[in-house]
Amino acid sequence: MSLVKLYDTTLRDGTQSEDISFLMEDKIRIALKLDECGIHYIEGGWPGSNPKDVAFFKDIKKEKLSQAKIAAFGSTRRAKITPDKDQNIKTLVQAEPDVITIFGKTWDFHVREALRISLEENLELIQDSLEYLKARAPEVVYDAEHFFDGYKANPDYAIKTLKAAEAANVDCIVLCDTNGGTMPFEFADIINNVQKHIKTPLGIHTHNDGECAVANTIIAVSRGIVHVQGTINGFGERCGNANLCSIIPALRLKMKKECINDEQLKRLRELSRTVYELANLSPNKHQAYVGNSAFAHKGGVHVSAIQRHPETYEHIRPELVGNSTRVLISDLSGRSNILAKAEEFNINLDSKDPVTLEILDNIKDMEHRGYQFEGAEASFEILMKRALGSYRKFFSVLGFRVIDEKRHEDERTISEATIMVKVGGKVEHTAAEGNGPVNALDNAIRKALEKFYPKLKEVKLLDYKVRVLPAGQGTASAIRVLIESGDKEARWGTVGVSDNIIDASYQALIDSIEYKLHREEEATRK
Ligand SMILES: CC(=O)SCCNC(=O)CCNC(=O)[C@H](O)C(C)(C)COP(=O)(O)OP(=O)(O)OC[C@H]1O[C@@H](n2cnc3c(N)ncnc32)[C@H](O)[C@@H]1OP(=O)(O)O
Ligand SMILES: CC(=O)C(=O)O
Repeated sequence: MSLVKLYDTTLRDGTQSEDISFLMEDKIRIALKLDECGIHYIEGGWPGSNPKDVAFFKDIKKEKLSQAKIAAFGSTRRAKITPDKDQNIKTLVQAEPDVITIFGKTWDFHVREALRISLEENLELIQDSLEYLKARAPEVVYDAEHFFDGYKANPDYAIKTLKAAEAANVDCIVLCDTNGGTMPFEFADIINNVQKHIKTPLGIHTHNDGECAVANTIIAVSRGIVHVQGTINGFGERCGNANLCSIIPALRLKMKKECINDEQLKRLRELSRTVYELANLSPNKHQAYVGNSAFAHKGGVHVSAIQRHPETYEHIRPELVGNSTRVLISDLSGRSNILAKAEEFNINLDSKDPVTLEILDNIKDMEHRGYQFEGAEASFEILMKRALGSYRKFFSVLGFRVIDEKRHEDERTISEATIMVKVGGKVEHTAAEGNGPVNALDNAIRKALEKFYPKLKEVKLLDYKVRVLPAGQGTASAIRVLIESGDKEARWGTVGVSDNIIDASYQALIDSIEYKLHREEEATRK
């Protein structure tokens, strides 16, 4: 197996993405996680840019990394000065990283328009900046910015810029598709031509503006590139960088390249989610390999086949990247989906049992009326238990009332709910206020039931989504409410549908409470 070195730039190019900014502490946590996962190089930032990045290079030295090298990023020197007088270059050296990476201009158009210097002067500043750094840093990487666009516009000049870097004896020359518009069919020929002129190890850095960053990186590796730059979850300037969460499994599992080991690969999903969490972003469900939906099967035909052999609809075993197979319930389900879910919920159900078809028909009918069980598996489990007669009724709601009152135009609206529940032979009548009618109802239900079932105190309402469904023929619009609840151990989703938002919310709230009580009862039985 030949080795491909992974160079992560989440902490530098990743932070050039709109909406992403990490605290210094987050940057350290991400660096440690990348190191644990076997990433060879971690580009921590641009010390010449801001004090946070200067602090990162200071603080990361206090941490014990198992194997990763820390790289600091910057640019070639400014025109008309020598490297020792260039502030950016000086801060790079002062940061004392394991590796210094600088970018320089390859595209004649950029040299003329962005730097506004002569083509010859650009070659000088590439070479003398790199020579200066090479004498002062253990390892130096050169990022040839806009290499592919530059090569297409003026191949001779583009190669001359690489030769200037090679003359400085750099450790790696990275071909960058900075504007992210190069197509996969252009990649192989360009790389083959570069290899005729350049003997220094080559790397690749691609952007995703044409949605081809991962594909282009894979092609580059197939042409012999040995250093791959990218970011976790593809974060990066504009449409992002090449996504290491897709590239790494492709290198390991499909191209049989050495990069990270099997145990580290199993932590890829965890790495992806940690980075989302610290970026304060919701994970992309549909992300290849590591997303929640990456191995989620919805169509009945698919579920039937994966139960016979997972490879029928899965391109890799999800466990290899720390993910898992999921089966979804919807109106596209067949009996196989119902049976798979029954197994997941530890419910005995036979495919020949008429109740299986009954549940399936019920689901299809309810989805037609606006229910959605994909995000409401707890409601589905309750529905299944009801159909099988294993459902225990812990309480009955004898009635409730919700009042919204505004006593004065300058005062906020007050919401109050009263509820009457019956548990065993006892009737409880309770009132509660809330931020709005649904919250008041939720508070009143729990207040009434917590006396009988103290464990309900653990339940928190985590998410509440309302969707207005289009009106049917001659009917008012229906409202679908999806609720996500959770306790210390789990999160679960429930659904309610009605033409009345309070009633739809009530159904979802009751399912959530019943689900918790069933779970607690099962836990005590074990
Ligand atoms: C392809 C990439 O992703 S490269 C990385 C891009 N990332 C960033 O820009 C984030 C960090 N950047 C910063 O904090 C700031 O831009 C700084 C500190 C680097 C520079 O700030 P300023 O000195 O105020 O310059 P400003 O950002 O307005 O313009 C960029 C300057 O860099 C120069 N420059 C751009 N590329 C290079 C290069 N390869 N070599 C030398 N100088 C360069 C530009 O000519 C311009 O200088 P000028 O205004 O003197 O002509
Ligand atoms: C160096 C870099 O980030 C780029 O060319 O996109």
